[in-house]
Amino acid sequence: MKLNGPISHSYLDDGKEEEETQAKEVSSAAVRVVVGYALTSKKKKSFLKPKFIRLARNKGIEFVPIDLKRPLSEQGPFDVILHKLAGKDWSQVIVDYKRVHPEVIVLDPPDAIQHLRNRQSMLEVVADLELPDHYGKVCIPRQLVIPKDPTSIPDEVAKAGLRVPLVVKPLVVDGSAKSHELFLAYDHFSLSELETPMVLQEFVNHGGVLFKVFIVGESIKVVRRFSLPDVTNCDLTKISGVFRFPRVSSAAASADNVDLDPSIAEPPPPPLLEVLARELHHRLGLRLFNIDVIRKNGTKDMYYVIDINYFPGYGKMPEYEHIFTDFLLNLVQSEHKK
Ligand SMILES: Nc1ncnc2c1ncn2[C@@H]1O[C@H](COP(=O)(O)OP(=O)(O)OP(=O)(O)O)[C@@H](O)[C@H]1O
Ligand SMILES: O=P(O)(O)O[C@H]1[C@H](O)[C@@H](O)[C@H](OP(=O)(O)O)[C@@H](OP(=O)(O)O)[C@H]1O
Ligand SMILES: [Mg+2]
Ligand SMILES: [Mg+2]
Repeated sequence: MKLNGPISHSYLDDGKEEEETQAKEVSSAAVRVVVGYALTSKKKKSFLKPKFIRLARNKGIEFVPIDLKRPLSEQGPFDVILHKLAGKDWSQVIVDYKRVHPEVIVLDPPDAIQHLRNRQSMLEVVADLELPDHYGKVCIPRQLVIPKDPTSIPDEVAKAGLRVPLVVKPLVVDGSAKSHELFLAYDHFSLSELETPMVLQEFVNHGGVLFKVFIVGESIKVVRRFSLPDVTNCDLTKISGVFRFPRVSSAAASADNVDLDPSIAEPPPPPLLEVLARELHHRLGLRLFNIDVIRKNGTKDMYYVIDINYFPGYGKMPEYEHIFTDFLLNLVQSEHKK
């Protein structure tokens, strides 16, 4: 796996690349790859942008919506099925289709995606990795799952020795807005008001900057985003309670072109990201995901993985149009060779 260029400069479309894409357009190539997709309307809007569709068509890739009201067996044939829908029924539809059409490439297998639907199991995979530490150490924040009874939280937190502040995250990630409703807790006591099942995760100071590492098959791209600011000891003496916080790192503002302290802004070394991405790709059996990585403030090379997302917001990844279309072409070509 290879990191695709240095940290990206900006994912904000300045229109220049659009002109280039149009200038290169000669005529649509014959369709070589049919991609059937099952995506939420939000995902469709953010990912299947007109510029992307146009470039894909020029390369011989056609995107066809899957009609969820009709049997999948009556649709297609598809070379690739691209999907991000939750639910057992949908997973079964894919499994059944794959049984009849073993040649279809499913991005990605429902069983593999399942791992990322639970914030505990998603990070356990990282904790189990035994990566060489020449380029830095990769760990996960200490965390505790509260499956049901929130009244037991103060005791359990004390028993587990977790230190405040704590990030409170819903255990299950199902694509709903609710599963991204996060809180920062400055003490244990108000936690009992929150909804279970939840994960309590130690907050790691990281200078307010996060690295989003996007994986598309063999390609890796890293972007810098703003994150939550550090919490000082002084804050801890003054503040108490639980506060909901917005989706800071998925906001539109990129931290790529901003002047920041280099010890905070410097992305993790490419070899570290390459080995991390490769290992997670193998262990998870996924080709489309991203990894949220932070560097513990005050250290040179202590990295924490705090989140992994299936089929993330590629629409915000620079050059995703080219990277994704090349990925699809290579994928189908290597499948044909097999
Ligand atoms: N343990 C942690 N230490 C420090 N900051 C954290 C931690 N966990 C989460 N954060 C901050 O909260 C943000 C949201 O957390 P997380 O990425 O787990 O949520 P999410 O809802 O899954 O987000 P995404 O939109 O990336 O799927 C992170 O991007 C980061 O800014
Ligand atoms: O681009 P990052 O910062 O990784 O955040 C993504 C989330 O991780 C994904 O869960 C979102 O996709 P879904 O709304 O399909 O779950 C995804 O939504 P999008 O594809 O509509 O942008 C993003 O919000
Ligand atoms: Mg995240
Ligand atoms: Mg996430």
